[in-house]
Amino acid sequence: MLLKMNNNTIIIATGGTGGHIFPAQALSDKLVKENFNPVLICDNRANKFLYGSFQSVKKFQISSSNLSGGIISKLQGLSLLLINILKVIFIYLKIKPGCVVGFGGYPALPSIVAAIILNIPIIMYEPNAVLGRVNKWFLRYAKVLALFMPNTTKIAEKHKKKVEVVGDLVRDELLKQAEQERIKNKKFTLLIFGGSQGAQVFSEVIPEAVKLLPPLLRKKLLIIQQARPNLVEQTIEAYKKIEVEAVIKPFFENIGELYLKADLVICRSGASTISELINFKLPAILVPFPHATDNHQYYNALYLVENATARLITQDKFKSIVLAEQLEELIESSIKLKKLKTAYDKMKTTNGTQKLFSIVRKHMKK
Ligand SMILES: CC(=O)N[C@H]1[C@@H](OP(=O)(O)OP(=O)(O)OC[C@H]2O[C@@H](n3ccc(=O)[nH]c3=O)[C@H](O)[C@@H]2O)O[C@H](CO)[C@@H](O)[C@@H]1O
Repeated sequence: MLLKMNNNTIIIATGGTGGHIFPAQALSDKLVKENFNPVLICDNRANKFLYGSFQSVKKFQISSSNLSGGIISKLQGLSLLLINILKVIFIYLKIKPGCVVGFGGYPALPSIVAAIILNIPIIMYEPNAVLGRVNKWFLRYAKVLALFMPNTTKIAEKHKKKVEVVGDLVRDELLKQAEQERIKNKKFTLLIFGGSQGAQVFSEVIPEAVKLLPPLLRKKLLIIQQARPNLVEQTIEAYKKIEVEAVIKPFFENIGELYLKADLVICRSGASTISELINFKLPAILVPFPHATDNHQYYNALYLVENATARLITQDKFKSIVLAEQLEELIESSIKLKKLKTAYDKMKTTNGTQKLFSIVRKHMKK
């Protein structure tokens, strides 16, 4: 079917975690600056992560359909998917977008299928080191597959000509903060977070590891830690008991400022986290989320580990005694810490947002 397009309107279709929303926001902010009209299609989990232009652009929220589980749940997922595709077709017929940019995740699926049906150009962005399922299934219909990491796997040979490595998509406000002077602190600042959703294992293991450090070292520490909402009180108590200064919250809205304060980060290895560590040149201990699809967080982590800017502890080995050893070594040896930091100098940061914007402009329906 051929629609007369409104070439200023660009659909941004994405999943609902911070890791999906934040790179999409980077593109949306750029589109607004360039007088384009981004329209967001996501699910309602995204509400917690809507900043910058996403607070004001037009949004359509669809309930996420999951095709996993038993036969009944698959059938329910499939009917919801069909309803969502029809909803999105209706939206496209109304607003006539010039292009659809998919950032992966199941909530992006109806937007991609509707674009195929209405013959609207599709651009895909893949932030992870392993191509995500939705991007993989529909890659044949995309004009371009834009990548963060150059060695992303699971891309079929026949589609490799569609690949353009654009690099990381980091929100503008964070990029500006990354240029600023570090915020000096007398204490060694350990920033801990587990992606946009938090990580239970961090509340279980890290206070125990800090307890194993020599008392003099513990006194030198300031911990800034994200904890799952149900674990905030317990985590505060755990640090109180060992008299370590700690700030614990379920989510930090000022992550850029915290990056400027941090000497060392302990975190998961979601794609946005990786891209931000590169821009802030922050030494890190990475603990990949072991249940991420195709273990992509492990491969994301390797991107830094192979560049010697971070250390990796897989979750099965993430025990207090192992972590305590690593912490003691990195806190006491400023040389080892500095080595991790300076290794970032070899890693190029790219203006991925500008590059993706140029791709969108080139391929949208005129
Ligand atoms: C569990 C899971 O499957 N997570 C996936 C999810 O990302 P998920 O949202 O878990 O993780 P990411 O690391 O990509 O993004 C986290 C974002 O949240 C921000 N932040 C975090 C904590 C906080 O207190 N404040 C704050 O602002 C970080 O700065 C970062 O921008 O999508 C990513 C992109 O496809 C994937 O790489 C991840 O594997």
